[in-house]
Amino acid sequence: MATSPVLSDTSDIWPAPTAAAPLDATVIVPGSKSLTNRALPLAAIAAEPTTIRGALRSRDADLMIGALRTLGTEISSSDHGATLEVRPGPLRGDVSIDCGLAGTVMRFVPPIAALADGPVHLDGDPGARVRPMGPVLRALAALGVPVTASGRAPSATDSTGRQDPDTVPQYLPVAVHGTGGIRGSEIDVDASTSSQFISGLLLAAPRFEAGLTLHHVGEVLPSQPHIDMTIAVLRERGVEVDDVAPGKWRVEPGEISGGDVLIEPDLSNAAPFLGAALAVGGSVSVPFWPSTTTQPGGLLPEILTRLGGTVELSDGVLTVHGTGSITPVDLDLSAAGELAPTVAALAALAPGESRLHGIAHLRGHETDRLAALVTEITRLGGIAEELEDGVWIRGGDLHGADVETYHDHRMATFAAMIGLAVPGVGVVNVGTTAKTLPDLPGMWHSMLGGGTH
Ligand SMILES: O=C(O)C1=C[C@@H](OP(=O)(O)O)[C@@H](O)[C@H](O)C1
Ligand SMILES: C=C(OP(=O)(O)O)C(=O)O
Repeated sequence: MATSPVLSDTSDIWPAPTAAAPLDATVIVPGSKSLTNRALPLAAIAAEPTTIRGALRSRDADLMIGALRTLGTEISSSDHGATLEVRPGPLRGDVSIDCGLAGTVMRFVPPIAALADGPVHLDGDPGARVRPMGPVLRALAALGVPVTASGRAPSATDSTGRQDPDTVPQYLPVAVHGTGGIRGSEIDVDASTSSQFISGLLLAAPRFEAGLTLHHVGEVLPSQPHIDMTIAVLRERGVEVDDVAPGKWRVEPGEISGGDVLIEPDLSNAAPFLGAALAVGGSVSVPFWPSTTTQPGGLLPEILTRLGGTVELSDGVLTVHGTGSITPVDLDLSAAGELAPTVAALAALAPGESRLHGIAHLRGHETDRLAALVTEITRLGGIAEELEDGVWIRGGDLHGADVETYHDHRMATFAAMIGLAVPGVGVVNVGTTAKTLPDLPGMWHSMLGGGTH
């Protein structure tokens, strides 16, 4: 859906600090959004209580907690919010859920809500109302759970009792009309615009009476690591998942176990800090780096090396060294679209041409990120063009400007990174970073002051 971007209040500008010297910092990064927002819904439909440690507490995580509480899950927190005790309860309908701008809430909660007895209304920020939802909603309708535009009652069904797919809404706000259970079956889903459609359905599938067989039918499938993450967390909770055939998954019905879950640090949120070492030189370290991970940030050592950094992992601490000189890149980021704004900031600072591709689906992120990157790089004095599936950037020679962030946390960190090397960069609505990081400005200043935040 081509729409105008949702703009911010331009009177709210954070002057991005410029680095006066090479960096020498250690940054402790809060828990992973993607792992926290998978652990929570799985715990809500588990057979027993779960304790989640190291959880992220940010807007997206709090929206997930709010959604699950509304559906009847008891969630208490301690340790400044980082430890969550989740007690599953019967899923109740006749409720309304705020998804904010969180893709994980918009796409993971409807399949859980479909297990409730009664309609669940879902809506979100203005920017959420243009993010693609059709594939996951059509899948629910095909599974026998009608989905309507909010405020409408379910109507015509076909001879099999299923809703006509053409009547299923494509965007929020919607109502999911569960009747207390799903039989489950075999369905096709086009996940070319977001892997989250697959993840959301797989997460709820152990609770479908017959489980679920899912085929991806689109031409491209972005964010494979996030699908692998979904399979990994399901298996960790005792669910049987078959992912042997590419683009096809089978989840067996069964109980989801509870117990203890430890969340890894958010490696995508580590990216702007690690990238800062390349932007201005020096070193940045992130402790508690997992030795193996399904997070797309696991690709950062390779990506930052391609961009001219030196990366070492020692005793669980990842350190990136930079010289302040960045190498332009040609990168397929289809597996790690989340990292694209960080890589684009470095490409905009690199003298020469870079091409980031495999990321057409970024048009459906918090904002149309391809358009946003081109507009903001141009505003900063660089040259950028939108490609069919990415962006082309000729970097170097930027000047200061107030950067619009379109309610997109990663556009805000993109601007902050440029500001490290280019004086006079203002970040409009830096508060939008609270989507996944509670205190980006504090962490950023602390990185520049050296030491540990
Ligand atoms: O499953 C997840 O936790 C995510 C999947 C990806 O979505 P897309 O496949 O829509 O890019 C990623 O960009 C998003 O930030 C988080
Ligand atoms: C695309 C992102 O988020 P969401 O989970 O809202 O899709 C992101 O964090 O880069």
